[in-house]
Parts: sequence; C-alpha cells; structure tokens
Amino acid sequence: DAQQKLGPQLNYTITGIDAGAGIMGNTQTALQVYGLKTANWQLQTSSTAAMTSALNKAIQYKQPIVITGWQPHWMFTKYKLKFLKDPKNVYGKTENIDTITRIGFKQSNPAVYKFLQNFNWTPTEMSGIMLKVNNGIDPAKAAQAYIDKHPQQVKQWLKGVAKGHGQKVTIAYVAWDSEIASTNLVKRILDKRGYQVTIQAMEAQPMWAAVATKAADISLSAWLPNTHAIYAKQYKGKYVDVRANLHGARTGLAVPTYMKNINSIEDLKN
Ligand SMILES: C[SH](C)CC(=O)O
Repeated sequence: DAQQKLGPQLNYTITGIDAGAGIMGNTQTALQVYGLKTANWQLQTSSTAAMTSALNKAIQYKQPIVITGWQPHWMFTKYKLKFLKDPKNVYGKTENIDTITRIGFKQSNPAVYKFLQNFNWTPTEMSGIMLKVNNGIDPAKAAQAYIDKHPQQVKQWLKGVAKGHGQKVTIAYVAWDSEIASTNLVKRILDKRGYQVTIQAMEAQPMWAAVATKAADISLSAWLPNTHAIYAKQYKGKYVDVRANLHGARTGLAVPTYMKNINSIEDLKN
C-alpha cells in the first residue's frame, strides 16, 4: 500500500540484468551517490530475460518493482513504465549506440566499412524488429521482414558497397533485445550482399575485448558516451568508432506508472 515504505516491500532490491552491462555499473554508482547503499538497497544481477519476466509478473499482480530500464526496448511499448528522475545525472542524458570496428578493418574490408559508415536508424525502426522477436519470430526472419518493408533505406545503406565474394566478417554483440535486432539485420543485409557474416553473443566486457584484440571485426552495440564509458576508456586506441548507428537511446531506473509516489531515485529512500 502507498503508506508502507517501498524498501521493505521490495526487500530493498533493484532488479537488474547481466553483471557486465554498463547500466549495472551505473546503478551501483547510483546506490552510492543517492545514499541507498547505506539504506540497505542492493542490485540484483540476473539477465534481461529474468528481469523482463520479473517485470511481467509484478505488473500482472500490480506489485511494486524497480528495474534497470533502457530505450529502445519493447518493455516501454508493452508496459506502462516511467524512468525515475536522476537529479545527480548518474545515467547521463540520451545515449547513442555506436558502431565500432577493430583497428585495420577499414583496410581489410573497405566495402563493409563503407556499409557501416552508411548504417543508421531510429529507435522506432529498431523497435519494429525487437517487438517481432519478442513475439517469438526468429531474428533472421524479423530482419528479412524489415528489409522487405524498407527497400529504399536498405538501398541507401548499400550505396557504394561492393558485392562480397564470401569474405568472412565477425560481429560481436550482447544479447540485449536492441542488439539482437541490429546485429541480425546487418548480418542479413551483408550475407545477401555476398559476405559471410558470423555473429557472436557474449557479455559486454568480452564484446569490447573481442574488438580490441581483433577476435571480432565489428560491434554495433557500443552504448556511448556514458553507458560503456568504462569500456571505451579501457580499450582507448584499440578500436575505431565509426559512427552512431542510433541516436536517442536512454538508460536508467524505471518503475510501472502505477507506482504514483515514486518519481525520482531520491524517492526510494522514503
Ligand atoms: C542494458 S543497455 C542495452 C547497455 C548496457 O547497459 O551496457
């Protein structure tokens, strides 16, 4: 009930995702700077799937829940959620999702590099594929459906991109819904253009390490300037930031809108 303190109702727990995600590091910082750690609050590490199923259950029973949330993501389409205000700006304002490559990729595969310079889309366009995959459609099929629906955009992305002859390309990503969408779309387009694309899912830190050690050629999943700042710093000089492939992303703590009296991270202490 509204009177009972939120902390005990939630066992002082924020429901998180995979440990290496930047949003998790930012949330640990938030626990410190908002004085929540001293108030017994903790961050539960799990996975995107576990977090979204906990969210689904809480909403089903109209129970309180605080999650690590981000846009673009289907959870904001499927459920009525709101970000908690972040007066200390721990999570930063809007984020970009950047495309990064290993050093030397432009020289070894100028055509695919050209594609990466062209590739960019909006949160709404990404959400189209994300929702299909969330509804159980195979990511490759959801990607093909996007290509069929956006022929002009795909033609633009392929402008000046020479056909491949089976050259191998490796894309590393983290299995967040947003990255499953972008990685499968780019794989599909480049495979059809004659390249042989392998996609590898891993945790965030190994993804950056894979590009930095040239184990992978590309990642479409660099959340910057804030969320992956720690990795960008750790691997400074060991990757090429080609461009933002999406603008207007965002991360933070989020709650269902029925939690009327919780509107800021500060309110968690009440
Ligand atoms: C969960 S967001 C997609 C990215 C991140 O937190 O590292």
